[in-house]
Amino acid sequence: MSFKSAISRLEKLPLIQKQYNAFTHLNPNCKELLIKDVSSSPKKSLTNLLYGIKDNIATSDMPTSCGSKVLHNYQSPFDATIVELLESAGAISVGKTNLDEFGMGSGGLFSHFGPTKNPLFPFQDTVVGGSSSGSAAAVAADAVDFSIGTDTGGSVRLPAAYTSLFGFKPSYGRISRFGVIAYAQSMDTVGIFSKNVSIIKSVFDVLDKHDKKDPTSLSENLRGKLRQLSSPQSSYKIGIPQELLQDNMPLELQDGFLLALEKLEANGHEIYGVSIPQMVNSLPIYYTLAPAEAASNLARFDGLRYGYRDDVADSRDDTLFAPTRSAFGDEVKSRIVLGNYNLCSESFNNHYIKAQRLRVDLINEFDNTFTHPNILTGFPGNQNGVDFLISFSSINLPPAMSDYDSDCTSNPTNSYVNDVFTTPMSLAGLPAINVPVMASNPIGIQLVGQYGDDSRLLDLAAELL
Ligand SMILES: NC(=O)C[C@H](N)C(=O)O
Repeated sequence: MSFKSAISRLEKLPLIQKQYNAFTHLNPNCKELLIKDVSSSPKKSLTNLLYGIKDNIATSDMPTSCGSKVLHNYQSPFDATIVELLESAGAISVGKTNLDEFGMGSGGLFSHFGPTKNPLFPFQDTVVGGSSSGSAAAVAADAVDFSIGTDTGGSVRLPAAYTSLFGFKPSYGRISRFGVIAYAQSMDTVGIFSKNVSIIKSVFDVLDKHDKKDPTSLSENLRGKLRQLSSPQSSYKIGIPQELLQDNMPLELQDGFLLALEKLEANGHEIYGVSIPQMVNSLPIYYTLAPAEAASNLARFDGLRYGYRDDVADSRDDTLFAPTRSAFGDEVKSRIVLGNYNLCSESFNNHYIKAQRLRVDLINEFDNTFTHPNILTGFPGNQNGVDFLISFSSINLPPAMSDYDSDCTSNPTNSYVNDVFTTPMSLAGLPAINVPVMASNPIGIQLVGQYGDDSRLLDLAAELL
């Protein structure tokens, strides 16, 4: 990307914002920053690259709202570690990207700043996918070269599938989350969107660092062990989990899946059927654990230290939420109620503990499916296993906003079903990427790597272009 085209893109930003509502805040200083950066020497690895960053990541130069009325004017006093890393590599942030409130949603419709629209369908109001809705839209509309999102249960991969982008969720622990506002921190992962997988690789190179400010960041020692495991090969064994093969998939998605398999075989890889039985329970496990973690995390937005403060006397009749907390949107409120229910003593064993046990079973089954040892669980690896997995990324093509809206209003859990292909990898902390297999058509295929095998996963994804 040249300096000149970066400048001309900046000029188009207000129009793009008006069309798609991809941003919650635009950076008023990005032109000056670009000029300053281009004149600095030596050139840095991300010089001239423009990016957007999801508005649940702390920035000291712009507000951090989490797409919520509760934090709509919150100004962080510090930058997230990843913001510092991107800045020191020369990338220029054009703004904070829109999202489903606190990352809760799959459509990009649940934001205090209004819904984000899908740039692939400029003349119809079409769902862009969530929760990193604005991050996907900003790249799809060519406003930026890459964007940063977060993926807890599919929030990078699903919007990437709906907008025909690469959307990469690295292994849990590789990218620092210091300054990322927690939703469900046993799964929250920073992810990267781009049209170009080599840009994702360069950005990942910059962000893939140990951070002593994040207790879940992988140590240098473990990173070293991972490097030893991941030597590139010309031929891989790739498994199709039978539990993720669904009947009645749209024909376009079936065609895309077959095309991906053909390309992989033509490149010398071998395709196998595999079985990971606990995958069928991933959605209920995820939607038991994620709300429970969210209910604890969101307790801090009490209007005292953080959060919206309603100084008007309590005139509302809201028996579940105090005035300050009634500013949360409906989806967030329902997850807080659900999460607290799962954590209360009467249901703790039946729900929360049971889901944790099933999660361990799922991780063990993944371990047993893969060839590599898992440095986190200590599993030695299975010689007869596979190196990667492949599945669909989404159950459908991006729906019209009106259909999605009425579907979710009639039954809010309908939107949860959209995460059926993405939550298993989130529960196991595995690296996964949406690959757009048909240029400019929203047909996405998910490739999944073994724990820590991020670099080889990105190389394999590049083969599917
Ligand atoms: N945050 C995510 O990864 C999205 C997921 N649909 C959720 O609402 O939890």
